[in-house]
Amino acid sequence: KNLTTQLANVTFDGPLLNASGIHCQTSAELADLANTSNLAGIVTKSATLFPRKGNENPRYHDLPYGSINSMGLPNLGYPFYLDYVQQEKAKPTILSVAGLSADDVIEVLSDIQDSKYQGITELNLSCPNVPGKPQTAYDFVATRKVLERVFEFFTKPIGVKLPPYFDLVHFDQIAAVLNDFPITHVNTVNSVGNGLVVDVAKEQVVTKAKGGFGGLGGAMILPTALANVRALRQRLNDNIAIIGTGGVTTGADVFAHILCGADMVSVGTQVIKEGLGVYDRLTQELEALMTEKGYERLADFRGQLREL
Ligand SMILES: CC(C)(C)CCc1c(C(=O)O)[nH]c(=O)[nH]c1=O
Repeated sequence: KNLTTQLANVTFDGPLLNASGIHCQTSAELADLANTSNLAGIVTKSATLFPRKGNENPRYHDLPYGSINSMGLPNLGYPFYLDYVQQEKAKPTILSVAGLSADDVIEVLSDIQDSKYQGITELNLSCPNVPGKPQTAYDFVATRKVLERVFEFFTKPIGVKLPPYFDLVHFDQIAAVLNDFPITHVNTVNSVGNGLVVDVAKEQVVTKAKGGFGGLGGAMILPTALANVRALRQRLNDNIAIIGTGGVTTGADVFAHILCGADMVSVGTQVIKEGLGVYDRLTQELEALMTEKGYERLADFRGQLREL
C-alpha cells in the first residue's frame, strides 16, 4: 500500500501522528517516538514561553471508554522543543506552541520565525484567552486578531489546533476566519472540554485541578471528532490540510477520519492504553481494510464519505 501523505512542504511516509500532549513532553519520550514504527511524524507537547510544572496529580485518568485530563500545560519551555525539532532527523516534526496570552504566542513564534527550523508549527488555540472570556478558539474575534498578528511576520508553515465545535454556525464562523489566513493545516479536535468523571464508590471526582473538570479523549469522542473533520473539510479552502484527532482506537477509525476528509490522523489516549505498538496495529488494520475494499492509496477514499 502507498500510505504516503503530504502536509505543507513535508512528505510523511504514512498518515499516523501522535496527539500533542501524549508521550511527547521529555527528550526520553520524544526519542521513543523517533523509534516508533508506523508513526510517520512527531508532534511535540504544546510549548509555552517558560517551562511549566503543570497541575497537581491526579491529572490524567483512564476510563474504559476514553480518558479525562487536566494536565495544565506541563512542558519544558519552547526553547527545549525548538532545539529538539532542529536536531530531529529520523522523522518530520510538528512543533506545537501555546500561549497564556496573545503576547506570549507572538514572542514564541517570533523566535521560531528567526530560527533555522523549517518544519511545521502548530498553534494550540485551545489556550485560555483573557480571564472572563472563553478559550481563544471559542472567541472568533480573538482568533482573527491573534492570526492577524501572527501573519504580520510569520512566513513558515503553520497550522492551528482547534477544540471541538458543536453548533453548525460555529463551523461556519471558525472556517470563515481560518479561510482568510495562509495556514497549512487545521488539527481537529482537541479534547472535548470540561467533562466531569465521577467515582461513585468514593463519591468523588477523579482529577485534582479545576474541581475535577477536564478534557475528554478516547473512544467516547470519536463521533464528535469525525463531525469536526467532516464539517471543516466541507468549509475550509482546499489548500488547508486537516489532521484528524480524536477517538481513534482501530484501523477502521483511522479509515473513518480519512473518509471524512483527514489528510493525517493522530492518536492520543490509545497510546496510553496500549503503548506505542498501537501504531503498528492501526497500520495493519488500515491496510487490511484498504485491501478488502480494493483501495491502493489514501487518496482513493479520502473525503469520499457518502450521504444517504
Ligand atoms: C487545556 C490547556 C491547558 C489550556 C492547553 C493544553 C492542553 C491540555 C493540558 O495540558 O491540560 N490538555 C488537553 O487535552 N489539551 C490541551 O490543549
